Amino acid sequence: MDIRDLKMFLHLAESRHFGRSARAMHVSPSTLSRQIQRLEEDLGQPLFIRDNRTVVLTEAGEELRLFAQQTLLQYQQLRHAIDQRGPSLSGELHLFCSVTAAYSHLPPILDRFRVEHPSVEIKLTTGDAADAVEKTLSGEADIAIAGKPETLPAAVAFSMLDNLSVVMIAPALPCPVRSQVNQLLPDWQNIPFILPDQGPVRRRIERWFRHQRITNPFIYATVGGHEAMVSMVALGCGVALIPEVVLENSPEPVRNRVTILDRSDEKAPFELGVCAQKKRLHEPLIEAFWKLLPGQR
Ligand SMILES: CC(=O)[C@](C)(O)C(=O)O
Repeated sequence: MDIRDLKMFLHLAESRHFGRSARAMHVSPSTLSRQIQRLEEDLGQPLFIRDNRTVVLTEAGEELRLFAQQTLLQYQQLRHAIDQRGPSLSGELHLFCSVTAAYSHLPPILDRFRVEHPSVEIKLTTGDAADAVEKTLSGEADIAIAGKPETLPAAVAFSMLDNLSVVMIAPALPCPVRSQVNQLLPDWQNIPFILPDQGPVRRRIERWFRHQRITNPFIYATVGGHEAMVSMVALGCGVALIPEVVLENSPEPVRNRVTILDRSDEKAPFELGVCAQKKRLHEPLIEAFWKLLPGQR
């Protein structure tokens, strides 16, 4: 049984006249009659009592009439709702985020987007989280996941996803750095630090140095990407300030070699969010993505 069968049946149930309904539905009376017979076979009950002049609905016929009315109405409503949504979106959407964010925050957003816009091709690039805002400004990415910089460029829109805690990590296994930080009053001036080469976490560790009056920190290395900082701490190279989510999503063998020193101080949480150029927010693909963000619904 299909929608057209139901329409024919309903017309006949209302007109009670094979010839008239056949004409209205643009079929021959014999085709209409055959379709009705098929419905009757499907249901195992006669739907109409026919005599030469009149067509009368049976009880089963009355029930099918109600069903047909409701079903056709629902179908019309569905078509209307789909029409309202307009033509489906297609094309490419370029996303940028860190490996960590691709594990921790991107999946639920992307799942939602894919359900609503299955024809859009997602082009994902991963890299240093600190590059995220710049990637949207340069147009290399349409959308990026970023830690909110202290001053957000005026051209960038930012939709908050999460408040991340930032933690100081040190090697967990016995090593010189471990012994240094284990002292009652660690000599921070001489403990090697691994720093992000740029970005909001870099700003935070610099602020922490100032508060601790560490004027000339011992910088072991500056690296791009918070994930690489965790690996270096795990190898005993030094200590580092990182978003805790990066540690949580590091491979277990790495995580086991790292310990969190403390969570206090001015290592205030920082905001993780999605950014895009403000002037591009009305572009169909970007707008569709933006609308699905937790902060926008
Ligand atoms: C800023 C960001 O994307 C993360 C998840 O915090 C990170 O990778 O550091």
